[in-house]
Amino acid sequence: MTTTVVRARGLTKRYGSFTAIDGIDLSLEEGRIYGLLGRNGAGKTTVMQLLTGQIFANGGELEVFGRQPAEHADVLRRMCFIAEAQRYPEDFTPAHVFRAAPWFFEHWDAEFAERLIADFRLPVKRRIKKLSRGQLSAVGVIVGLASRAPLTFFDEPYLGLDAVARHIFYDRLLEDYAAHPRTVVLSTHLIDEVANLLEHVILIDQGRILLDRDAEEVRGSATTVAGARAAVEQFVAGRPVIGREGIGGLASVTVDGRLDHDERVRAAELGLELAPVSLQQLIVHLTGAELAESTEKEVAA
Ligand SMILES: Nc1ncnc2c1ncn2[C@@H]1O[C@H](COP(=O)(O)OP(=O)(O)OP(=O)(O)O)[C@@H](O)[C@H]1O
Repeated sequence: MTTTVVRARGLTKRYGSFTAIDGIDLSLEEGRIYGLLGRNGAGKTTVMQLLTGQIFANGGELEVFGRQPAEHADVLRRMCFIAEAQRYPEDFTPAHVFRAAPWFFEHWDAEFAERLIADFRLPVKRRIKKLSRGQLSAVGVIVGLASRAPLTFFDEPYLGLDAVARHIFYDRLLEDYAAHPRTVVLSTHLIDEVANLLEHVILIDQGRILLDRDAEEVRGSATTVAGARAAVEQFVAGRPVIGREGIGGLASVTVDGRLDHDERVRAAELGLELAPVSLQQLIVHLTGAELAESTEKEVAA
């Protein structure tokens, strides 16, 4: 049986007359990795700030581990929030941060932190204000991973991290999550990079939830058909198209909905390749219809 860690009903956050979060319902289960996705200004950070008790809602109900987060220290202790631009006390070094971490996180694993420090090649004795942008992000990522908090939020944690470091983060997260299951919420714009990590996708747009679904279901919800342009066009004719790409005589078109056995056989006969939709493509389609259409027109032109 799954345990619900976060339960929000009609959660609303307003800034003056602007509604940043517009009455959302949300449930997060124990032991899952969630992707919190959406365009700039969609409301991802605001949702995480609400769930971690950093800001107060104007309306709705919220329970985290069965209680209101802001009023219960024991609930706050079970959460870790790594912000995009995490701030640390002036003159702190990473070594100070890691030494202080066990005070805040009861499951802190110092050995794991040491391994991560080596993986990220982090100079732990250098003052934080002297660290490069990527090294600063590494400090947050290490805290987020080694905290082993039952509910961990990573809000765009990797500004400045290079591709190698980002893949170290994904690898270590998956490895450690398998050994120590917990609930992880990851907000990112690098959707294709994290797509295989996510078990559940929550897509937010203009303060509302557009999609809240198991990642496997999302992947199966649309298909990309690739091959010779004429054959692709023949195959997709009359189907709802989500996105188009292509160059010269080759085309790759994503169609909504599942293909049945006969349709798959027909695609094979036409020499076409079928692949599950990329999460990024689906999200661009759901949150940027105008962009998708203009891309479609450009490609078609
Ligand atoms: N303190 C504030 N006062 C006024 N408006 C705010 C405040 N904080 C956030 N907002 C607005 O609320 C909306 C949601 O912001 P939020 O930071 O949650 O977006 P986001 O999805 O995290 O975006 P990004 O991907 O760009 O980080 C934005 O339009 C933002 O301008």
